[in-house]
Amino acid sequence: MDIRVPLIAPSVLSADFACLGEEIRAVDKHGADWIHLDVMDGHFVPNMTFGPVVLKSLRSYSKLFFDVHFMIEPVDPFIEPFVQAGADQISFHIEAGPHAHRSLQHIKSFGIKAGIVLCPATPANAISEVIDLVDNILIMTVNPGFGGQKFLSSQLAKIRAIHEMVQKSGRSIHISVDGGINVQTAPLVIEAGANVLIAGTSIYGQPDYGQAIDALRGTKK
Ligand SMILES: O=C(CO)[C@@H](O)[C@H](O)COP(=O)(O)O
Repeated sequence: MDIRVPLIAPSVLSADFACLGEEIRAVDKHGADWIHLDVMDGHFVPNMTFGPVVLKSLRSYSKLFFDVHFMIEPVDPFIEPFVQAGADQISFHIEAGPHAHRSLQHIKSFGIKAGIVLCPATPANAISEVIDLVDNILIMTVNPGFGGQKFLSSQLAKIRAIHEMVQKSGRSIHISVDGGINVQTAPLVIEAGANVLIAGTSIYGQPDYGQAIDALRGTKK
Protein backbone atom coordinates (compact mmCIF):
# COMPACT_ATOMS: atom_id res chain seq x y z
CA MET A 1 0.00 0.00 0.00
CA ASP A 2 1.20 3.49 -0.84
CA ILE A 3 1.39 5.43 2.43
CA ARG A 4 2.43 8.83 1.07
CA VAL A 5 0.89 11.67 3.02
CA PRO A 6 0.56 14.84 0.94
CA LEU A 7 1.72 18.26 2.02
CA ILE A 8 -1.17 20.70 2.27
CA ALA A 9 -0.68 24.22 0.93
CA PRO A 10 -3.70 26.52 1.41
CA SER A 11 -3.93 29.03 -1.42
CA VAL A 12 -4.63 32.47 0.02
CA LEU A 13 -6.33 33.53 -3.20
CA SER A 14 -9.55 32.22 -1.66
CA ALA A 15 -8.90 33.85 1.74
CA ASP A 16 -10.41 37.10 2.99
CA PHE A 17 -8.00 39.73 1.63
CA ALA A 18 -9.22 42.27 4.18
CA CYS A 19 -7.44 40.22 6.87
CA LEU A 20 -4.89 38.17 4.97
CA GLY A 21 -2.42 38.01 7.84
CA GLU A 22 -5.02 36.49 10.18
CA GLU A 23 -6.13 34.10 7.46
CA ILE A 24 -2.55 32.84 7.13
CA ARG A 25 -2.15 32.55 10.89
CA ALA A 26 -5.37 30.52 11.04
CA VAL A 27 -4.28 27.83 8.54
CA ASP A 28 -0.82 27.73 10.17
CA LYS A 29 -2.50 27.03 13.52
CA HIS A 30 -4.66 24.33 11.92
CA GLY A 31 -1.83 22.27 10.46
CA ALA A 32 -1.04 23.62 7.00
CA ASP A 33 2.40 22.60 5.71
CA TRP A 34 3.04 25.43 3.25
CA ILE A 35 1.36 28.76 2.51
CA HIS A 36 0.68 29.18 -1.22
CA LEU A 37 0.78 32.79 -2.46
CA ASP A 38 -0.40 33.61 -5.98
CA VAL A 39 1.23 36.63 -7.61
CA MET A 40 -0.75 37.81 -10.67
CA ASP A 41 -0.02 40.72 -12.95
CA GLY A 42 -3.17 41.20 -15.05
CA HIS A 43 -1.06 40.45 -18.14
CA PHE A 44 0.13 36.84 -17.97
CA VAL A 45 -3.23 36.02 -16.38
CA PRO A 46 -6.45 38.06 -16.41
CA ASN A 47 -6.39 38.87 -12.69
CA MET A 48 -4.20 40.79 -10.22
CA THR A 49 -3.21 40.11 -6.64
CA PHE A 50 -0.25 41.59 -4.75
CA GLY A 51 3.42 42.49 -4.89
CA PRO A 52 6.43 42.08 -2.60
CA VAL A 53 5.35 44.81 -0.15
CA VAL A 54 2.30 42.78 0.82
CA LEU A 55 4.29 39.55 1.01
CA LYS A 56 6.76 41.21 3.36
CA SER A 57 3.99 42.36 5.67
CA LEU A 58 2.50 38.82 5.72
CA ARG A 59 5.80 37.26 6.74
CA SER A 60 5.32 38.16 10.40
CA TYR A 61 2.10 36.10 10.60
CA SER A 62 3.66 32.69 9.98
CA LYS A 63 7.00 30.93 9.88
CA LEU A 64 5.66 28.30 7.48
CA PHE A 65 7.25 27.77 4.06
CA PHE A 66 6.08 30.60 1.76
CA ASP A 67 5.45 28.99 -1.63
CA VAL A 68 5.19 31.84 -4.14
CA HIS A 69 3.54 31.14 -7.50
CA PHE A 70 4.43 33.76 -10.11
CA MET A 71 1.76 34.28 -12.76
CA ILE A 72 3.68 37.20 -14.18
CA GLU A 73 5.64 38.08 -17.27
CA PRO A 74 8.50 39.02 -17.23
CA VAL A 75 9.77 36.97 -14.29
CA ASP A 76 13.36 38.09 -13.67
CA PRO A 77 12.86 41.68 -12.41
CA PHE A 78 10.62 40.41 -9.60
CA ILE A 79 12.74 37.54 -8.28
CA GLU A 80 14.98 39.57 -5.95
CA PRO A 81 12.17 41.74 -4.51
CA PHE A 82 10.18 38.62 -3.59
CA VAL A 83 13.25 36.91 -2.13
CA GLN A 84 13.91 40.00 0.01
CA ALA A 85 10.25 40.03 1.03
CA GLY A 86 10.51 36.49 2.43
CA ALA A 87 9.69 33.92 -0.27
CA ASP A 88 11.02 30.43 0.52
CA GLN A 89 10.29 29.14 -2.96
CA ILE A 90 9.45 30.89 -6.21
CA SER A 91 7.82 28.91 -9.00
CA PHE A 92 7.17 30.55 -12.37
CA HIS A 93 5.55 29.45 -15.62
CA ILE A 94 7.55 27.76 -18.35
CA GLU A 95 5.24 29.70 -20.71
CA ALA A 96 6.37 33.07 -19.31
CA GLY A 97 9.42 33.44 -21.52
CA PRO A 98 12.32 31.79 -23.35
CA HIS A 99 14.84 31.92 -20.49
CA ALA A 100 13.51 29.53 -17.85
CA HIS A 101 16.98 28.08 -17.30
CA ARG A 102 18.43 31.49 -16.48
CA SER A 103 15.50 32.41 -14.22
CA LEU A 104 15.87 29.16 -12.27
CA GLN A 105 19.58 29.81 -11.80
CA HIS A 106 18.76 33.33 -10.68
CA ILE A 107 16.26 32.13 -8.06
CA LYS A 108 18.68 29.51 -6.76
CA SER A 109 21.50 32.04 -6.52
CA PHE A 110 19.61 33.53 -3.55
CA GLY A 111 19.63 30.18 -1.73
CA ILE A 112 15.87 29.61 -1.94
CA LYS A 113 13.96 26.83 -3.72
CA ALA A 114 12.99 27.16 -7.38
CA GLY A 115 10.01 25.73 -9.20
CA ILE A 116 8.52 25.56 -12.66
CA VAL A 117 4.80 25.64 -13.48
CA LEU A 118 2.88 24.20 -16.44
CA CYS A 119 -0.45 25.50 -17.75
CA PRO A 120 -3.00 22.86 -18.78
CA ALA A 121 -2.14 23.31 -22.48
CA THR A 122 1.59 22.70 -21.97
CA PRO A 123 2.95 19.17 -22.37
CA ALA A 124 5.11 17.51 -19.71
CA ASN A 125 8.20 17.39 -21.93
CA ALA A 126 8.31 21.23 -22.08
CA ILE A 127 10.31 21.14 -18.85
CA SER A 128 12.65 18.25 -19.66
CA GLU A 129 15.68 20.51 -20.15
CA VAL A 130 15.32 22.24 -16.77
CA ILE A 131 14.39 19.33 -14.52
CA ASP A 132 17.92 19.23 -13.07
CA LEU A 133 17.44 22.74 -11.69
CA VAL A 134 14.02 22.51 -10.08
CA ASP A 135 12.92 21.72 -6.53
CA ASN A 136 9.23 21.88 -7.36
CA ILE A 137 7.09 21.16 -10.42
CA LEU A 138 3.62 22.67 -10.27
CA ILE A 139 1.01 21.23 -12.61
CA MET A 140 -1.98 23.51 -13.02
CA THR A 141 -5.20 21.51 -12.97
CA VAL A 142 -7.21 24.59 -14.03
CA ASN A 143 -6.30 27.51 -16.25
CA PRO A 144 -4.45 29.93 -13.95
CA GLY A 145 -5.97 33.19 -12.76
CA PHE A 146 -8.94 32.38 -10.57
CA GLY A 147 -9.98 30.21 -7.66
CA GLY A 148 -13.11 28.07 -7.63
CA GLN A 149 -12.73 26.47 -11.07
CA LYS A 150 -13.46 22.88 -12.01
CA PHE A 151 -10.59 20.37 -11.88
CA LEU A 152 -9.38 19.30 -15.33
CA SER A 153 -9.06 15.52 -15.25
CA SER A 154 -7.14 15.71 -18.55
CA GLN A 155 -4.14 16.75 -16.42
CA LEU A 156 -3.87 13.40 -14.65
CA ALA A 157 -1.86 11.88 -17.50
CA LYS A 158 0.55 14.82 -17.27
CA ILE A 159 1.00 14.33 -13.52
CA ARG A 160 1.86 10.67 -14.24
CA ALA A 161 4.33 11.67 -16.96
CA ILE A 162 6.01 14.24 -14.69
CA HIS A 163 6.16 11.71 -11.87
CA GLU A 164 7.97 9.33 -14.21
CA MET A 165 10.39 12.09 -15.28
CA VAL A 166 11.11 12.89 -11.63
CA GLN A 167 11.72 9.21 -10.80
CA LYS A 168 14.11 8.95 -13.74
CA SER A 169 15.97 12.09 -12.68
CA GLY A 170 16.77 10.48 -9.32
CA ARG A 171 16.31 13.89 -7.71
CA SER A 172 14.02 14.84 -4.86
CA ILE A 173 11.48 17.16 -6.49
CA HIS A 174 8.06 18.09 -5.18
CA ILE A 175 5.14 17.52 -7.54
CA SER A 176 2.48 20.12 -6.74
CA VAL A 177 -1.02 20.37 -8.14
CA ASP A 178 -3.22 23.44 -8.10
CA GLY A 179 -6.81 24.07 -9.13
CA GLY A 180 -10.03 22.34 -8.13
CA ILE A 181 -8.29 20.20 -5.50
CA ASN A 182 -10.79 18.85 -2.98
CA VAL A 183 -11.57 15.58 -1.21
CA GLN A 184 -12.90 14.08 -4.45
CA THR A 185 -9.98 15.04 -6.69
CA ALA A 186 -7.13 14.70 -4.17
CA PRO A 187 -7.02 10.88 -4.27
CA LEU A 188 -6.79 11.02 -8.08
CA VAL A 189 -3.80 13.39 -8.13
CA ILE A 190 -2.03 11.54 -5.33
CA GLU A 191 -2.47 8.26 -7.16
CA ALA A 192 -1.00 9.94 -10.27
CA GLY A 193 2.09 11.02 -8.31
CA ALA A 194 1.46 14.45 -6.76
CA ASN A 195 2.71 15.08 -3.21
CA VAL A 196 1.75 18.75 -2.63
CA LEU A 197 -1.94 19.67 -2.68
CA ILE A 198 -2.60 23.37 -3.21
CA ALA A 199 -6.17 24.21 -2.28
CA GLY A 200 -8.09 27.47 -2.08
CA THR A 201 -11.85 26.95 -2.03
CA SER A 202 -11.75 23.55 -0.35
CA ILE A 203 -9.96 25.12 2.65
CA TYR A 204 -10.77 28.84 2.80
CA GLY A 205 -14.30 28.24 1.53
CA GLN A 206 -15.04 25.93 4.47
CA PRO A 207 -16.26 26.97 7.93
CA ASP A 208 -13.62 24.85 9.73
CA TYR A 209 -10.13 25.22 8.23
CA GLY A 210 -8.66 22.50 10.46
CA GLN A 211 -11.24 19.95 9.42
CA ALA A 212 -10.76 20.88 5.76
CA ILE A 213 -6.96 20.47 5.98
CA ASP A 214 -7.28 17.13 7.79
CA ALA A 215 -9.80 15.91 5.23
CA LEU A 216 -7.43 16.69 2.35
CA ARG A 217 -4.45 15.18 4.12
CA GLY A 218 -6.45 12.06 4.87
CA THR A 219 -7.01 11.44 1.19
CA LYS A 220 -3.79 9.45 0.93
CA LYS A 221 -4.17 6.35 -1.16
O1 LIG B 1 -3.20 29.56 -8.82
C1 LIG B 1 -4.37 29.44 -8.61
C2 LIG B 1 -5.35 29.96 -9.58
O2 LIG B 1 -4.65 30.49 -10.64
C3 LIG B 1 -4.82 28.68 -7.43
O3 LIG B 1 -3.86 28.68 -6.40
C4 LIG B 1 -6.19 28.91 -6.89
O4 LIG B 1 -6.18 29.67 -5.73
C5 LIG B 1 -6.81 27.57 -6.60
O5 LIG B 1 -8.07 27.75 -6.11
P1 LIG B 1 -9.10 26.54 -5.97
O6 LIG B 1 -9.25 25.94 -7.33
O7 LIG B 1 -8.48 25.57 -5.01
O8 LIG B 1 -10.32 27.19 -5.46
